Amino acid sequence: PGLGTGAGSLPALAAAMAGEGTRGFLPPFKHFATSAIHAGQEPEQWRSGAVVPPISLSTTFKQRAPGEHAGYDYSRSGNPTRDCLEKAVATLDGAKYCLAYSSGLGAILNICHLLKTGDTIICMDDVYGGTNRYFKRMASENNLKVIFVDFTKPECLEAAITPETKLVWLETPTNPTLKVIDVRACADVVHRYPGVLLAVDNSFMSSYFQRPLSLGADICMTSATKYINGHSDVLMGLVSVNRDDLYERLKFLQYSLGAVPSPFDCFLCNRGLKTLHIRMKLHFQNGLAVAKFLECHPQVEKVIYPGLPSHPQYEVMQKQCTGCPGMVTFYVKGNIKNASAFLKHLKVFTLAESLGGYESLAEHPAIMTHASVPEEERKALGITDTLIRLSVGLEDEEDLLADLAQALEAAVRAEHNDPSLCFLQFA
Ligand SMILES: Cc1ncc(COP(=O)(O)O)c(C=O)c1O
Ligand SMILES: N[C@@H](CCSC[C@H](N)C(=O)O)C(=O)O
Repeated sequence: PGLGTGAGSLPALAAAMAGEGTRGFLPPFKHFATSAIHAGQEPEQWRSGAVVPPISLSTTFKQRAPGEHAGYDYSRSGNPTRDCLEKAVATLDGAKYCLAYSSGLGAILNICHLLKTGDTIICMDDVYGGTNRYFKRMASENNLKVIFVDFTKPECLEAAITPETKLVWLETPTNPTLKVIDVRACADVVHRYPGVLLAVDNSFMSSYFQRPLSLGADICMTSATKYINGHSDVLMGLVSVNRDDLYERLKFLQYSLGAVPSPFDCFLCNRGLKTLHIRMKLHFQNGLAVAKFLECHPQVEKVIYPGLPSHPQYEVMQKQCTGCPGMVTFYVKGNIKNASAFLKHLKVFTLAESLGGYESLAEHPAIMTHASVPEEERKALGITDTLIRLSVGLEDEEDLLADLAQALEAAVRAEHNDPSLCFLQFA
């Protein structure tokens, strides 16, 4: 009982996908929005015909005889609400399988459990601070070797591969400096070495703008805490794969390590998915408007936005993505005082970590999200005192631009040592 027999198990899914199940699977839809709304949500799978998948809170399920049950035995190995979400996300990622975890980092932890002592991970040098921290401080302590390389040049990735390499990890665009990595080029390199897996963290793009599996990645990992859920009220991670062997191993780990999301969080995230396509379009529109505005502003040193032709990997981004999210990074002119003044004076943007929600957020990576990256590395990556990261939300464009304009004015005043700016909690 349990793993291998539950509704989410490989045989059950394979049977369902082949149309043999009784759970009313529909074929994949032609267009994203239809899939986001209907995939995995078929009312026929519930005795009640519920149109909205119910929150199934029971942790345990009645068995007719020992080992004989209706597809579920214990909620850690499979849960009806989680199943709906996993099926929907698998469809959106263009994957055969998806597994959900209690956080993005929980998903990363599970993926690392595919490796064994002595194996090496090659990681893109610019990644989310918590990923850097996990690889450097936790995975390394568990006898995995982790090296950091700049994948904007795929030849540097190839040069770093050794017989011990088992996992290549990248984010694109990277957090926080928004470098765009050519996933297809990296996949071509990685797949010249049998036994090496390419994992792509797709948290910034979501499956609406980028599908790493179709670009050659073996694993697509997403922090659903961000755009996928989109409402800043759920912490969750997702992993999508096509390979049966990988799915079986990951499903076993999901069950054995136990970092699964609650049914309520699955319900919320599944609900968030229904508007992903609408949200992403507006994040793109507002993000681009903000990036263009900042690019022309005299108090701004430099803007990094993959949707602007000035971005160094603009062509890669156009080739592999269908749009750009609301993540805009920029350097404000001056020093930490100016950056702090800007952040402190924002009114529509909230000074907070995280991203991808409907509300606009601003943060200071060196002090907040990437504080755990050693200072020397931060400097080398360009995560300086004047770097600011925005997650542009879904508010009205005019209000967003007006807010940025007035906060940048405050940043200029800081240069002139305005005595009202005595807030140097960041310095
Ligand atoms: C790109 C990226 N990957 C992974 C994570 C980890 O996700 P979570 O916070 O859901 O654990 C984050 C943020 O936390 C992130 O920004
Ligand atoms: N990925 C998010 C998470 C914010 S950082 C959270 C915490 N302080 C940590 O260090 O893990 C983001 O990039 O905003």
